[in-house]
Amino acid sequence: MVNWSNMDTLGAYNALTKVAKVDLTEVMSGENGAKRVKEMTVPMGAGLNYNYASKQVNEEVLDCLAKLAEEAQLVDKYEALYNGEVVNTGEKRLVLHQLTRGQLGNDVMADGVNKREFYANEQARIAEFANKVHAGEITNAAGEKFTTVVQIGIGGSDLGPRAMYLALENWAKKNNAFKMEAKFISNVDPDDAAAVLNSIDVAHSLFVLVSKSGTTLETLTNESFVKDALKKAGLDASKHMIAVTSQTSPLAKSSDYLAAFFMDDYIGGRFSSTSSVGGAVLSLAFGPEVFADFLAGAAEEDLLSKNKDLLKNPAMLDALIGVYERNVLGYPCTTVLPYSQALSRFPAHLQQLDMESNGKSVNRFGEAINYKTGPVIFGEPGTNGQHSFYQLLHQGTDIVPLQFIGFRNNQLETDVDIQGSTSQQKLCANVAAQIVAFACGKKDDNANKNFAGNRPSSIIVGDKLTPKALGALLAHFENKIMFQGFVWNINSFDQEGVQLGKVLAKKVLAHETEGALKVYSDLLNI
Ligand SMILES: O=P(O)(O)OC[C@H]1O[C@H](O)[C@H](O)[C@@H](O)[C@@H]1O
Repeated sequence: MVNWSNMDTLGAYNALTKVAKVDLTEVMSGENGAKRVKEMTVPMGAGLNYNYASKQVNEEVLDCLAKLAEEAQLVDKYEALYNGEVVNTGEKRLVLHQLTRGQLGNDVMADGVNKREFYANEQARIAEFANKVHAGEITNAAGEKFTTVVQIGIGGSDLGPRAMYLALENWAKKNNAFKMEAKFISNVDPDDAAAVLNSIDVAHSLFVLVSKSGTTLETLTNESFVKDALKKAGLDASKHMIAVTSQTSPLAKSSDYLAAFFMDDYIGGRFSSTSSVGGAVLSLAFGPEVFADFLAGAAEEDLLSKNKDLLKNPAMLDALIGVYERNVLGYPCTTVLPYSQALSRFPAHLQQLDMESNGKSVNRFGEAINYKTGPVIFGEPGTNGQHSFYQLLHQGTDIVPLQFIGFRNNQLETDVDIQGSTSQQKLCANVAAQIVAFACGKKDDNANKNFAGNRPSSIIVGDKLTPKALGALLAHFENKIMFQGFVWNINSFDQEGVQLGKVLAKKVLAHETEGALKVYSDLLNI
């Protein structure tokens, strides 16, 4: 049995608050700095590495973090989770997203079925469907092949799958795995759906309606928007649409769809990229084999997360360093900086994954807690971000820990040598330069040009962004966020904080408003 206690009751946490702080300007300079970069690295799944040399940690800090991992029973809690304990206490649900990509522990039986088999079976059904679409066995009414897939969904039913699609689009084109172009409609802003519809050939488009609950206002509105467009084009909407939903949702039994694929309430929206939610669009776009590789990468990372040795468990190490930065060093944010254009929407996905999971003020039993929880997460690909918000990161009054991601090779393998270096080398040179600039700073007599340094970062490095590497990268962050939730003793798997705004929006649309809400409604001409 695991023991769920608040972080501030743990002896190891209190010891951590007393350890002398590490000054990166000292430890990262000279030979010592070189030694740290060589040694402070942990293998992740799919050939990636997590390098934490430029974090404000030393043996003493790491020793305290290892004790904290043990006292907070982080790996035991992970085990309880994948073996089917009701870890989502708020909604009284199991948390099974890791089962969508492997078997980590015991068989989990719920709703009368073996859950691992249920997810695998849905994946197999999707693979069969995608193969038939690609082979021209499932076509439009005129017997012509579908060329485009359009996902309609929002939040977890959009951000992860969209970020993953963009991450692999160029890789697939280079590796003969590009089957269909994918587009995404999420916002209830009518210009979103209209712009996507204007950019495609609807007669050859297959729409994937994704909503776990089947009740999300934006998604159902956009479904109607698309159906209207199909009707206007003289097409039968039910021959152009599939659904991905839970078996208990209102969409599940509808005959409005060519096919329906399922996940369930044990897969949180933001953790659903490896379920049917990501599976349908990614299998249609790149083929089921590519999606299977992506799952294999995630499964490798999930296995590493079982390791009780902190220095062999990259997600747990990353999580605990993050807790140290948030609660002991007092840093309010974390920025994610992929030096890879393919990961342009990855920070947006992590915003939901992290902030919707760990933006909580009560513990898993609903009691107020006295310490900070999830940081604000934001990010942009490098080097673009360097020309945007890095000024504040280098010289602003807040210290923002940085999560770099970099690859030695680009996906398309097209490059050009200009003034003695390729574009890829220039990209990578900038990551290396930024890490050292942030850590070591630079003294200058002109205060305006002085860089204080001591700004922590870590880097995840890989050879190339492949489907497997992407799966490992995604699972790393999912597991990091899970471990942080365990340390903070919060429920990372519900999201009650998004409800109030939805309720008030309904009142506005029903014209049941008063006070400030009424005046704002008038201001916006509703
Ligand atoms: O998949 P759906 O049920 O349509 O939910 C879509 C999204 O909406 C909700 O408001 C939640 O904040 C998200 O966690 C969820 O992913």
